[in-house]
Amino acid sequence: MASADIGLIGLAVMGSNLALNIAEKGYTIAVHNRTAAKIDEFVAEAGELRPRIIGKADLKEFVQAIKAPRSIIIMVKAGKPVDDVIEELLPLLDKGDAILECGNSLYTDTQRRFDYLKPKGIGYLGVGVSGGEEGARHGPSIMVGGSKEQWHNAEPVLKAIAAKFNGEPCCAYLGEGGAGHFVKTIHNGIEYADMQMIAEVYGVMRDGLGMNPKQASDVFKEWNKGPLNSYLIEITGYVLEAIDGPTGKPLVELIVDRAGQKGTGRWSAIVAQEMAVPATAIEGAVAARSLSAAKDQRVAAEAIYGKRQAGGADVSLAELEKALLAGKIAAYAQGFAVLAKASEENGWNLPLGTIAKIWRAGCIIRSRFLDQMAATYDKGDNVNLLVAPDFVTIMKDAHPSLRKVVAAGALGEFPLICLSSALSYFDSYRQARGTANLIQGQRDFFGAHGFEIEGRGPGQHGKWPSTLGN
Ligand SMILES: NC(=O)C1=CN([C@@H]2O[C@H](COP(=O)(O)OP(=O)(O)OC[C@H]3O[C@@H](n4cnc5c(N)ncnc54)[C@H](OP(=O)(O)O)[C@@H]3O)[C@@H](O)[C@H]2O)C=CC1
Ligand SMILES: O=C(CO)[C@H](O)[C@H](O)COP(=O)(O)O
Repeated sequence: MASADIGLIGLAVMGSNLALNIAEKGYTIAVHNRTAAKIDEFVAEAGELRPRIIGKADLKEFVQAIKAPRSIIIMVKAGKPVDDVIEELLPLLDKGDAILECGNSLYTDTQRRFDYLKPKGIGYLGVGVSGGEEGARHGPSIMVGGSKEQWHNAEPVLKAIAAKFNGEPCCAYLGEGGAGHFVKTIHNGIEYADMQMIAEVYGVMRDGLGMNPKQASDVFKEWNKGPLNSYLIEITGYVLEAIDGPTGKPLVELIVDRAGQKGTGRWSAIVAQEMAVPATAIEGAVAARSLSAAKDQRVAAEAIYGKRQAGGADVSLAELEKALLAGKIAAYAQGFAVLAKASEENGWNLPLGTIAKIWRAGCIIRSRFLDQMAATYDKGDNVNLLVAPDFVTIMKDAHPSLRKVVAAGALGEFPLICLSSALSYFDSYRQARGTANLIQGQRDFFGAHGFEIEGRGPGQHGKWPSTLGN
């Protein structure tokens, strides 16, 4: 007898918390996991939500427990496991049922799965979920793409479990096929840039201003009351003040400086490059994580070039705050520019204002200025944020500080890969006449690629010397 409103496969961190969130909102949910022992454990620990959770170790019984047309969430490791689960489910589903794949999948995989299932009459929704464990349990940001018809079946549940901003659910249908997972990928690309810039500012505090973690924590906590107010600034304050139990030392000083990465940041940088959209802050953040992982090489190189002297950064905390604000705005501008271009190329018609709105709560990049970004796009200003009036005002005030911090980094030997690339992006973007005229001359010299001259049009060539002096 089918009694569950929805099903969920994959009871790891995200799946188990989403299942509890769904049950808490009054829906009955059937759950399944490859390793069956986890199902019993999960149901046993569900407390008062237990009556609304149906654990099924047998996949056929799991499917039969869900009311038709079925909505089944898959929350397993991204990649092949998703394809494996789809293949196992397929013979058990009926036309009109829908799979909601909620992991961090590559959007082209989502598109491929959507195209594969459509002729079989099975709906496929690629759903980006952000907010980590806490978000999944109490309200994530939910970015939906794929089969519109089946979205309407799942909409009440997804909107019920999503985070709310001023009462509005942070959940929206964004477009066909892989649109939802694409938006989640770019969300993560922005997340990488945001985190890297915060880490760079922490580096200036630690190595250039001689601040200890507690002092840095106090500054981030203070900044969280102003224009930088955001989840990432808030958690940075907590991470910096944490103390390691066994040693009594600041935990952050004991954590090895190698950052992990699971792929979404890299995918953002790759797709930006593929579409010829400059996303230097995101690219810089990915490169910084890769450099962080090359610990042995860094140790060897420091032995060759010498350790930089501590202190000596000629910047104030107020300048650091503004520099971070300017850098972040440039990074978000890049992320939204990638979304705008992808929307055009894939015919998704991505609603940028709605995307900014559903990122205002629940997700990792939630921040005060996303509300302003939402208002900008809602006005129909589909422009680069750097030229949107609200952000012009902020950038005019903040870019001199970014400049000063980047200069201090260059002179003081603090690596600011992300902040400096954000500044160069800003400077390149606002420069009416750049230097690519020389590149065009060089290209024509060695490859007869031609160049354009105002008033004479494209296809011009220079009379270059045929032999060189050396
Ligand atoms: N952790 C986070 O903060 C966030 C994660 N995500 C994404 O959500 C998804 C789930 O993440 P998370 O909860 O961390 O779990 P993991 O990515 O660690 O995946 C573990 C789950 O996948 C299942 N699984 C792995 N391989 C297979 C397979 N071949 N067939 C069936 N099931 C399989 C595991 O089953 P078993 O128990 O049998 O091993 C387990 O339920 C991922 O795509 C992740 O990138 C998204 C946002 C935030
Ligand atoms: O999607 C997420 C947050 O939004 C996940 O936490 C993801 O794992 C973050 O990426 P990475 O592990 O590469 O830092």
